Amino acid sequence: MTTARIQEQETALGLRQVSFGYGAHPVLDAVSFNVRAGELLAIVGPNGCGKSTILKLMAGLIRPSAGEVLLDDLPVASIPRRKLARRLTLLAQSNEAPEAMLVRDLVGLGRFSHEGWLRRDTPEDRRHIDGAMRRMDVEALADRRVGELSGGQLQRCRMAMTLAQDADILLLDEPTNHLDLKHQYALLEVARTQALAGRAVVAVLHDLTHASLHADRIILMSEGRIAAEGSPADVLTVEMMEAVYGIRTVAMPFGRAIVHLPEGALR
Ligand SMILES: Nc1ncnc2c1ncn2[C@@H]1O[C@H](COP(=O)(O)OP(=O)(O)OP(=O)(O)O)[C@@H](O)[C@H]1O
Repeated sequence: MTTARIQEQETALGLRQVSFGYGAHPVLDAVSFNVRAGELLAIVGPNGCGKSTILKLMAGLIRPSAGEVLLDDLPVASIPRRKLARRLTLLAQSNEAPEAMLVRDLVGLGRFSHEGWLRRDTPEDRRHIDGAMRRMDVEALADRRVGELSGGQLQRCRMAMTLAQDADILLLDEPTNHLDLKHQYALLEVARTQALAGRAVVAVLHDLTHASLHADRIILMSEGRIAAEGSPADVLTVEMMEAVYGIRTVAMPFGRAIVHLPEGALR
């Protein structure tokens, strides 16, 4: 995939008035937004406000009970899985990889949508797999088994699998989970680079400092609705922290970063 190709397509994945509930339990209420090629959009908000549910809807894994999730004007859930996998990839929170699988094979799963039934590992596949492993610093783990990895090592391998897919749109659910400081920033830099290369990146993040540093735009969710949307400076205000998280904070800007500390933490 080239940047030119993405920009020509002006990738647009969007929710239009989407509502969703698990059984009788309503989770999302008339949520609308778009993500565009070339931007990193962060979705933040308290536990249980519906962030992961939004990513599952965007990935076509679940269908809205009202409204539509559209990829280039088509309902995403109606697009055949293999075709959809060339357009978007989801790094989910949970890991379903078999414990006995080798890391290299796990990363290679990202190439599934590009393979015909009767071929494996073309030079193009190998280029993407090797590049993804290099970017996530997991080359040395290639021959280890999934079940032998630490939480952070596994998360980096799963992100490598996501990158190997070479999709236009990356949906990342708490991608920095389990990662140490160095690898948190390295992963977010990779996500940023993906956006700069013309991909659309949506990341659910809990760390608001990360969101302020890396996101072009932030959606702040509260109880299944969008409470605020805009630039980090517009969204991550003291007033919003109190209204949405129920915590009074002091905000400290450091360059692009906005750090919120609980009021009283500096006493
Ligand atoms: N499979 C499911 N069946 C029933 N309820 C679910 C299911 N998955 C999530 N929920 C509920 O839907 C709501 C939203 O969940 P979701 O995982 O989208 O929240 P979230 O904002 O990603 O939370 P967190 O920050 O804790 O990861 C929660 O109340 C949760 O308990």
